[in-house]
Amino acid sequence: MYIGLSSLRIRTHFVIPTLNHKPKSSIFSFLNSSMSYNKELAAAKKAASLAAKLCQKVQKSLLQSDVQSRLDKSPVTVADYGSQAVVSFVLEHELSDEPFSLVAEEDSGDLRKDGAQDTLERIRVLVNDTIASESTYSVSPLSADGVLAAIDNGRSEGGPVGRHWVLDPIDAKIASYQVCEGDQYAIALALLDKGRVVLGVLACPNLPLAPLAVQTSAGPTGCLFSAVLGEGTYMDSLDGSSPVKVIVSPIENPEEASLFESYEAAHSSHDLSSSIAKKLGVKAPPVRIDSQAKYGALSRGDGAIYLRFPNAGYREKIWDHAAGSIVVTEAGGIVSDAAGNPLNFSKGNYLDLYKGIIASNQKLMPSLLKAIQQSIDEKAASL
Ligand SMILES: Nc1ncnc2c1ncn2[C@@H]1O[C@H](COP(=O)(O)O)[C@@H](OP(=O)(O)O)[C@H]1O
Ligand SMILES: [Mg+2]
Repeated sequence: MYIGLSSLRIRTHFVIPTLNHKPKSSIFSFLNSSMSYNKELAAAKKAASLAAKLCQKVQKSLLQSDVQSRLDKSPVTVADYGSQAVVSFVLEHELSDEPFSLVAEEDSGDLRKDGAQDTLERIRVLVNDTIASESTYSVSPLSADGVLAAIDNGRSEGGPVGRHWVLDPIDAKIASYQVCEGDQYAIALALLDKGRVVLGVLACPNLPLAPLAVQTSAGPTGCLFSAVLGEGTYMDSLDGSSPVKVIVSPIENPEEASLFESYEAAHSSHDLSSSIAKKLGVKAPPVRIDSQAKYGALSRGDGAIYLRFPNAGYREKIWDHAAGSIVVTEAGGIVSDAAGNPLNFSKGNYLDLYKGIIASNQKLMPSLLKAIQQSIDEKAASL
């Protein structure tokens, strides 16, 4: 659900009134906490947008290439590394007066091996072209070592102390043949401060700007979701339109809900979510799309429920959920594990969870949790 621009104007042109007396502490601390991430938010949006530009360039060339080139998966790999290098470069450059710690999915190990020189050179050119396309940067092009170093900035362990950026340079993958239903990917960037996600940005190049339910195939795509703790969630177009505030679906009747789940059945049990949907009386078929674009779509009310139940033993990584979770919670939703426990991003690279990750609005959550536990119990009893 999109909200008019009036609230946005309040946000962007906000002026703190001259105060002759001490303000109520809750208001004052809110202003302090939200304003302290303005610089980081601008840097994160710039980083994710530029990385998305790099990914779109790779996707465009893949979709236009001959069949033989399409079978070659290396451009997709180039985009993953390139995206991470660009985000790392932009954050370090824009926030040069802050200590820099980045927890990210890729590392340069394979690129340093014999035979990887050509791939590294392609990444270097792609990264430099992308950085040069941003007119505010007048820096010398990165060397191959500079690119490797930018990628390896992402080796931080994160944790409960200090600030750490958390990056999935490409969540899911760029389509290499044609963009089909469900083919979504995201550049997902979040900031942890003392173990808590305080800011998140999700760039979703293939996600329609219009709600999924009304989108026609010809509609424009490319969404940039951003959220700061206490400030709400906004959606811009990746082409640079004005941001609009978004909120999660307000529906209270689960029968009217539609739910998001992974396109890949190997990533989340479609059987379990089908059992849950049946108990809730959900009528619509599940919407199956890749990546954290699901969180973005949920934050603007395209659907009302997100379900993710990986196989037992799979450990979820923080970069797969940090940005998406704040995008949803700042839009008024709840994100938790399958028992309703909040997600804890302060324990290094992994999340400790009961069964999986779920999200919905506040009204639907109690019946959702009940349906989940019943379905889990039934499944266990049938084994
Ligand atoms: N067996 C598995 N179970 C659950 N998630 C998995 C998985 N194997 C990979 N994934 C994760 O699922 C993410 C994609 O999410 P989704 O299913 O929502 O599209 C992948 O992100 P990457 O593509 O960044 O590695 C990966 O981290
Ligand atoms: Mg991922």
